Parts: sequence; C-alpha cells; structure tokens
Amino acid sequence: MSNNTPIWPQLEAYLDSGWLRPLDLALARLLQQQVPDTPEPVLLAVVLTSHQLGRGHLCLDLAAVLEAPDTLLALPPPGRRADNRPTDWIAGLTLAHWCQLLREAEVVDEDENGQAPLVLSGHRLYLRRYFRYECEVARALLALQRREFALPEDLNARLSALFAPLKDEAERSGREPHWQSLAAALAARSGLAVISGGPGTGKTTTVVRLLALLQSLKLDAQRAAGEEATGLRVRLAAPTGKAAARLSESMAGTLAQIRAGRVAGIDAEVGAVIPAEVDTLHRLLGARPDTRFFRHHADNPLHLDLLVVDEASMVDLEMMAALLSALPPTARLILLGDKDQLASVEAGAVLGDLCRYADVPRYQATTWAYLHQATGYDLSDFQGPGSDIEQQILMLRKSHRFGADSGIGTLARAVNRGEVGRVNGCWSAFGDIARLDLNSVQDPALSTLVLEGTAQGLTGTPRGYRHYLTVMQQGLDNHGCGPEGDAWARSVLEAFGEFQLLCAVREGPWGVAGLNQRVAEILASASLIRTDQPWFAGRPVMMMRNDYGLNLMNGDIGVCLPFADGGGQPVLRVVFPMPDGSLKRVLPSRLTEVETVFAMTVHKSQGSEFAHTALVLPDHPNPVLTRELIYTGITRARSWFTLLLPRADLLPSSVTRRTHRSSGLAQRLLETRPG
Ligand SMILES: Nc1ncnc2c1ncn2[C@@H]1O[C@H](COP(=O)(O)OP(=O)(O)OP(=O)(O)O)[C@@H](O)[C@H]1O
Repeated sequence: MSNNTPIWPQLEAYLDSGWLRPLDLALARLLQQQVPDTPEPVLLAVVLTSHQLGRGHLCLDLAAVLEAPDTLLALPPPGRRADNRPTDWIAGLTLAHWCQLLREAEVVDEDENGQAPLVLSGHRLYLRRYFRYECEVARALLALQRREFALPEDLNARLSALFAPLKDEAERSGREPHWQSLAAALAARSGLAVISGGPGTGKTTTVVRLLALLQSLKLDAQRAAGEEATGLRVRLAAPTGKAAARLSESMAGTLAQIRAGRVAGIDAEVGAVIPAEVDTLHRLLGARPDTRFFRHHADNPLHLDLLVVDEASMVDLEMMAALLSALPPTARLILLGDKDQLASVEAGAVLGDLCRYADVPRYQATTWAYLHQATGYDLSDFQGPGSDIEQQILMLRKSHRFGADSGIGTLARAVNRGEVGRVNGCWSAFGDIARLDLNSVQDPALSTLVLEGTAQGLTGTPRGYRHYLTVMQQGLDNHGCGPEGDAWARSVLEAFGEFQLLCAVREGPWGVAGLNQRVAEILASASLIRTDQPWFAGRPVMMMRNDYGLNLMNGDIGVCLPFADGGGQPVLRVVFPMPDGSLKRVLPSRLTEVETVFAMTVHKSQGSEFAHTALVLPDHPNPVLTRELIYTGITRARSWFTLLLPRADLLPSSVTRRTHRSSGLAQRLLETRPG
C-alpha cells in the first residue's frame, strides 16, 4: 500500500457506491479515534474484515485476499467500475508485513481471551465475537464427538433387523454399502453424528430407525434397572418454520406406521417415545424478542438427551454456538442436511466445513473395523488418515426420490459435479425439466409459465399461479369464518405450494422485486388478481422477520384471502399454515415486515419444496451465481423444474463457480489427527 493513499475519501466513495456498508467504516473510524496512529493497512484490514462478515465469511483471510483480491472481495460490485480499488492498495503488501503490522497494532491481539476488538489467528483476521464463536463451536463439536456410548453385543443383529427392509439386492448381498445402516452405526457410538445427503437420500428414514434403535436400548436399560421406561428425552429442530413443518410431516407419516406395528424391525411401543413434533431452533432455545440472547444457555441447558437438527446447512455459526452451549453435557447431537446446498444467510458454513471430505471419506482403521463389525460392510475403499471428527460424518449417496430416470435428479447431480456438458445435454432427455431462453420479462413464454406452469419440454400437469387463484375463486361463495373456511384456505395454501418462482438476485428486472411486479401484472391482466390496493385477495407474502407476538417466524409464507363476515364486503385475512398443522388468520395491517412472494430468493426457499420450481437467473454476471445456488434451486423441485435464462452464457460459468466462505473452522475441526 502506498503511504500517500488517501484512505478515508476512497472508503467513503466505496460506501457511496454501495460497495461497503456504513457499519464497515464505522468500526474502523472508532478504532482510529481510540488509537490515532493505527497504520492504514490495519484500518483497511478492519474495514475488509467487516465487509467479509457481511458476505458470510467468518474472517478476512489475508493470504487469500492477497492472492485473489477481486475474487474474494467480490470487487468491484456488479455493474460498477472503480479506479482506485483495494486491489491497488494492497498490491504493495506482503503477507508477512501485513501480519506483522496487525500483530503490532493495539486493536488486534492473538489470544482468544484477550481484550482487543480484533483477533489475528495465523493469516486470518476476525472480529473478536466471531473468533470466540468459532473456537467455541470447534471445542463443543470435538467434545461431543469424543463422547463414546456403550453398545450392545447384538448391535449387528439389531441394525440388520431395522434396515433389512430398506436394502436392495446389491446392498443385501454386500456388493454395495448400505449407507443408511452405516450412518446409524456411526451415530450409535458417539455424542455426535453428521449425516449429509441430497434430496430423498433417506435422511429422515435413517434417523427414525436410529431413534428406534437408541430408544429400544434405553427402554431395555431402564427396565433392567427397575426404572420407569420413559426412553431418552428426544427433541427435533430445524432452522425455519417451513423446514420444521416438513420434517414433522415426514416423521408423522412413518411414526403412525410404527405405532400401528406396521414397520418391520420396530416394536410399536418404541413409536410412542419417538416424537413427531419439530421446533424451530429459535423456539427450542427460547428466543428473546429483539435480542440475540436465548433462555437456554450453558447455565440453563435444554432438558434433553438427544437433539436432531434437520437442514443443518442453514444454521449459521452464531446459532450453532448458541445451540451447542445450550446442550447439556450428557446430550447427543445429530446433524442432518445437504452439504452441497447454499450455506446460511448469516456468516459461517458449519455443515460445509464439517463435511469438507465427506464425498470421499477418510475413515481410520478403527472406524473401518467398527463399521465392519456393526454392519458387515467393508469400507476399505474409504480408509484414510481422516481426523477424529470425520469419523462421525457420513454422506448418504442414493436418492430414493430422484433415480436415473429423473431429470431433476440427473440435472442436480450434473450441476453438483460441475459437469457443464452434461447440464447442457440433459434438457431434451427428460419430461420433468425444461429450459426457457427468454429475451425480456415481456416474453410470452414467461406469461405462459407463470399462469399455466407449462413450458416446452415439460410433460404431465405442472401448475402455474392460475391454479391456486382458481382454487381461491372457486371457493368464494362457500367460505365462512368457521371450519369450512379453514378447509378452503387449506386447499388454497396447498395449491399455492404447487408452483414457485425463485430468483438468484434481488435487484433488476430478473430479481425478486422486478419479477414480483411483473408476475402481478401478468396475473392482473388475466383477471386473476386486482392490484389497485396493496393488500389484495390472493397476495402471497413471506415474513421477513420473526414476530414473536404473532408467533410467526422469518420465512413463513401466508396467502391473503377474502373471508365473509356475515354480510357486506368480504374481509381480508392473511392465512399462515402453522407447524402444528393449524392455520393462523392475521389482519393484514398487523403484518408490517412482509414481502410479496410470487418470486423469492433461492436463499429464502431453503428448507421448502414446491411441486414445480422455476429458477430465474439474472441477465448480468453476479458473484452470487454459483454451483451451490443452482443446485439448491433445482433441489427445491419435487416434480418439475424449469430454468429461465435471460442470458444463456451465464449458466456454464455459474455451474463451474464454487461458493467460498473464509473460515478457520474446518482447520480447527479437522486438525485433530489420529495417533
Ligand atoms: N432405503 C430405502 N429404500 C427405499 N425407499 C427409501 C429408502 N430410504 C428412503 N426411502 C424413501 O425415499 C423417500 C425419501 O426419504 P426421506 O424422506 O427419508 O429422505 P430425506 O433425505 O429425508 O429427504 P428430504 O430431501 O426431503 O430431506 C421416502 O419416500 C422414503 O420412504
């Protein structure tokens, strides 16, 4: 960095262009006021650390930023030019010199328990709070993983009985590993298990059987000790209301079968001690409105023996730290999720960091021997010098929902592997996926898709938004405020879940804001909605913040419906499906922080599924266009997927670009090596 660079005017210019946030500059200014002779490279590092945090990174990776500044910092911002860029400023710096300046600065120290607002750890610079979270999360996960549980002599027989009905011929004969029983075997022995898998790979199925195993062991132990047979205290949780509702629904179906004694290998009585209720993490921890503090923490731990967290890819580092600190020291934790999905909106990528080597696991000899004994499967191909925590991580590999004949499955796998040729080749081979190359938002193909859900290449009966609006209108004469109104509202909500537009970006004609407006125009010109008032019958909305008063969580989706009030004009109420299966009707005026969701971001769609999902890419390159974003969009689709491309050349570059999140967590977790 040249000594005469006027840093503040330049930073102000970046602020004006939206490149930096006011917060990013405020911290550096404060530090400079406190320690006026703080060198400019240190101030710049502070600004960039805060900027990186705003983009999901836990720290500023000084080595990486020196190597590829524009890539890491996403500079200049999309569509803008900048003459004097941080790239130029840091051009004269070496890693050794920058680290030296930081080590000497009063505002930085290297100790977890120090006082300075920033912490330098190797070549990573953190805001202290995030450094603390990273250390705490690593320590807590490693402590969980180290906790061993006694296993019965007949574990192999028990696992065989539980999983036999789920094995195909190759798995029964041992030609292929049965990953679900292997996952259960790993989880049974330790305080920690991480089970990653794409859509339909059987995460829920596996966890139900695992819970059946652990509960039957506990019930036996309690009976043998002459205690009341209550089983383990099990709780289930997910990051969003939608994800919680989906898991709950999926658990309820299997549990009903178990409780009726219809699941081979599982006693009906065990079904009684497996819960189907799923909480959001906020509710589980006892969120306190408008603070980041929870009722449960290290001094007031959760009352449970085992916690299952679904959709763990959406859990950010701060939430993970809160969750781990609230676990009682004797509890087990099972994390379920899809490591290939987008990471959490907030900083950190805990599941991704944990699963760095999950594609090709590196199981130690002792793990190999244990799994061989417990399941009979030989994982010699996956032996390696993995760290201790990797021994508790397993990836499920076979999708039972999207097989080889599924376009959605084939496309998702090709995107996940970055195989551009295969992505380009698969559109014409399947009837459940379609690609629309569009010229503008006025393109009639967009209107057809939005209204009817049809696109060239799709077979069957995919729906568009006309469907739920027709269901709404058909019930208009028959919807009082009583239960018949509920049945009607439920059918509208269900029909709304048949189709959803997802956007990669928020801004521009192909972003959430632009498309919400365009879709409203299309629906209004088909006389399906009236948009002369902000609240109109059929308006779908999403909560943008938790509202504890209303018991509605960020990401919850409701639809505004007209209810008869006994005469005169119908009254509008926004109806939300609640995690317990009930419906909540809310006055529109009570909802201050909601957005229309004819279109929503891929981020916001995580944890949800729609029969027909249409993903819209923008018409400009943007750093958010990554393989993980496209994969997440595709895997929201249950039966049909349509990709809308205003600019075709952006697809290959998006499929090859990986999301990167700077963090020291993987190193902390994976550095505990055997021997
Ligand atoms: N081994 C198996 N053999 C046959 N069908 C299976 C097997 N495992 C799971 N399934 C079926 O596949 C479907 C998906 O399973 P499950 O819901 O457990 O997957 P998941 O990974 O939890 O899915 P999601 O992507 O919704 O999180 C279910 O219908 C389930 O019954």
